[in-house]
Amino acid sequence: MNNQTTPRGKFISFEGGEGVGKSTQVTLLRDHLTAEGYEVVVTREPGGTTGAEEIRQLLLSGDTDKWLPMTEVLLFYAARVDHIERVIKPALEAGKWVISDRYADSSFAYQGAGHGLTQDTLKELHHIATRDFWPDLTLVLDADVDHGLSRATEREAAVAANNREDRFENMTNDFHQRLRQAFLDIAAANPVRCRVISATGSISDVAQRIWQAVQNFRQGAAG
Ligand SMILES: Nc1ncnc2c1ncn2[C@@H]1O[C@H](COP(=O)(O)OP(=O)(O)OP(=O)(O)O)[C@@H](O)[C@H]1O
Ligand SMILES: Cc1cn([C@H]2C[C@H](O)[C@@H](COP(=O)(O)O)O2)c(=O)[nH]c1=O
Repeated sequence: MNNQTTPRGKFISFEGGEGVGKSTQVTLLRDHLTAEGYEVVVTREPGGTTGAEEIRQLLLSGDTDKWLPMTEVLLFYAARVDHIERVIKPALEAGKWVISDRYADSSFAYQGAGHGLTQDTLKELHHIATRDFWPDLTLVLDADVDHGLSRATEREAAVAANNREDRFENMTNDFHQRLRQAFLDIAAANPVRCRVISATGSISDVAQRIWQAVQNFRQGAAG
């Protein structure tokens, strides 16, 4: 009988403000890890399952004041629980690495610092919904707000008006400045899990910084 168990995979999240380059870097990291022989699942929040993608449409389109902050965060967590239970945990248990384009730190930044829900409320909700399930490594991409927003706005302008996912991009500049600081504060408060990566420079400059952080993480995890 073979008693060998598959080692659990690793869960990496990418976080940061609008247009800092998360989706671009998620794909590059997936390619890098795949080339090194890992089985990698790329996913995103809100989304990743049929139901969560439906919730995504409710959340990302429409007027900025469409949802009350509490309604909004409950929708994000409804999507998140589905995502964790149906995609993330099964993949990790099968030994795969999971890379998620955003996870719960976005709720702490957007619905917390952005919309004013308290840390205690968010921590309690996270505990009830996920039993404190967090990534092994979180890469916080940091860049000037106006720079990222103009890239994101340009991208959305190319999308048909009825398919745009720009509800959060349309929030005030002050909202986006609070987000940037919130992500930096989250990283400072969680130094074991989080790494801040400067998202300025070329796509390949940023990818190199990320790869260095992932190598350091792998060495730490192996040792
Ligand atoms: N380092 C970079 N230099 C120049 N352009 C970049 C860089 N990184 C990404 N871009 C471009 O900026 C745009 C936004 O990038 P991307 O979609 O990866 O950001 P994002 O953080 O996932 O955005 P959002 O949070 O709004 O979904 C894309 O058109 C992408 O090609
Ligand atoms: C997970 C999560 C996301 N958000 C916001 C952040 C972005 O504006 C959108 C997701 O769009 P992206 O193009 O895929 O980055 O949703 C949030 O407010 N709270 C969350 O928990």
